[in-house]
Amino acid sequence: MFILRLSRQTVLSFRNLSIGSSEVAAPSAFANDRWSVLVVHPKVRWGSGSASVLKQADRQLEEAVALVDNLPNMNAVDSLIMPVDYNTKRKAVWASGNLEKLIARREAARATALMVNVDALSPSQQQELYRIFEVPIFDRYNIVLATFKQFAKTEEARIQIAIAEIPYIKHRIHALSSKRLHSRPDILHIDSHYSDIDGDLNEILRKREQDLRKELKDVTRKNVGQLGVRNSSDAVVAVVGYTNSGKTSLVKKLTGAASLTPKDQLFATLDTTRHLAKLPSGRSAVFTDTIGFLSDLPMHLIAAFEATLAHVKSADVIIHLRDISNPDWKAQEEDVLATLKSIGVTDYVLNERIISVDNKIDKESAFPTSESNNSVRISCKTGDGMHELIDVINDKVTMVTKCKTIRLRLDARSPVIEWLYHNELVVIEPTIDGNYLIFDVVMNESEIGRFRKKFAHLKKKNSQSVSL
Ligand SMILES: Nc1nc2c(ncn2[C@@H]2O[C@H](COP(=O)(O)OP(=O)(O)OP(=O)(O)O)[C@@H](O)[C@H]2O)c(=O)[nH]1
Ligand SMILES: [Mg+2]
Repeated sequence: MFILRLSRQTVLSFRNLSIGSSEVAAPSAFANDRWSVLVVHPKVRWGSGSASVLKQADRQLEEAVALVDNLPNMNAVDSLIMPVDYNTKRKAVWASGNLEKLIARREAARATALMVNVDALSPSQQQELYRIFEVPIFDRYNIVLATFKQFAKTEEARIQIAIAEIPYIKHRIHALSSKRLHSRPDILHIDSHYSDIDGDLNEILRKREQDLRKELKDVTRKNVGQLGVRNSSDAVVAVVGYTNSGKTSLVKKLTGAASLTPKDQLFATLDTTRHLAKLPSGRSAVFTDTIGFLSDLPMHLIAAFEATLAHVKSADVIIHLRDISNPDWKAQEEDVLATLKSIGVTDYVLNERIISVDNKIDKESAFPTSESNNSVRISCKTGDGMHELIDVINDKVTMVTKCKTIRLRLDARSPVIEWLYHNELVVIEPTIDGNYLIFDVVMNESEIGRFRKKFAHLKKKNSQSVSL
């Protein structure tokens, strides 16, 4: 069982707390087992059983199947929507009649595992469903965590995944050790060796989390030094959106980054990458491509990606990309905004610094303009709307970074000229006016401040020009 093996590795590493992060969550650890999965979406007949009640059940089922098929060692052999009365919290999720139908369906499909499409099953639900179906039971948390483990490439992402797993292990170990549950650890996807460990497990897990957080801090610090960001005064434009909305495609289109490969796959991107582009104003901006969001996930899973998402909080501008061809774009938008809030993006930023962009307008299923007002409509595939988007980004960046165009009338020997070139502020070559050169430069607040301080002695002709 793949989660079991990974957890064993994690738990074994508890004995040696100095274990390196490279040993955490190695993706190959679960590559050997293959699962034929019956995917079931419990549709709540009435009341709110799901965080995203807006979503259509068939779309939710489709997404769950895609999540399962995304994993190389899993194959969704059958899928169905099975209604539940009022919520998904009852011990076996469904009442007996529906359970019988599900057992028959599992047998007919020869499924070797069941995926219940809820954010997280409780330990007692997982145990009860195992007792009934006699196959491993997965929830969205299990599948997404396995996906993260499979596709994470960098140390930063791997450490964050290891941190994300700790509350899950803690919760389950607690349920087992408090004897509330007479279950086998492997049924709950935690390692059966946990009981071999001497000492207070909570304490060991706490220490482990502390060590991982420290490691993460070091790795993050090291990465910040290697970002390839040209200049700290470059504006940061974070591209966020639901998984598979086209974030990587957009960053590639805007920056021409050859290293980016868009994929028709959920969570293709797990690590943040940064790419530089020049805006029409001549200012450079760093576009960041980052992990996509997904609905109905235990919050700590995304929260664990805090280091990866930290740049979003401090970004000058956020592009919220929506896949407008997806019938659930509205619900996905709400999920993304809720996640942004939960990682600490303020209402001010959400109101003032966000650009809503509708992608995939080339697709037949794209919703018309009237349904998604106040947004820029584009297609990363055909390039439609890209010029308009670049202008909108340009204006927003100029506004947020308080950039101003300043006309400078300078003698050819003026020391200002060297300073302008040194700071890469000359985008358009100067024009000549008699003995003077006329520069139109765009400077942000801090550059204007530095300029004023350095050249305070220059004779000022008027507020927007100096001459020497
Ligand atoms: N038809 C069409 N397909 C698009 C468009 N933009 C992106 N795609 C496709 O959508 C899929 C996902 O694109 P990505 O750019 O990888 O999406 P993402 O948001 O980075 O996805 P994750 O990193 O997995 O969250 C790929 O198959 C793209 O080729 C578009 O405008 N039109
Ligand atoms: Mg991506």
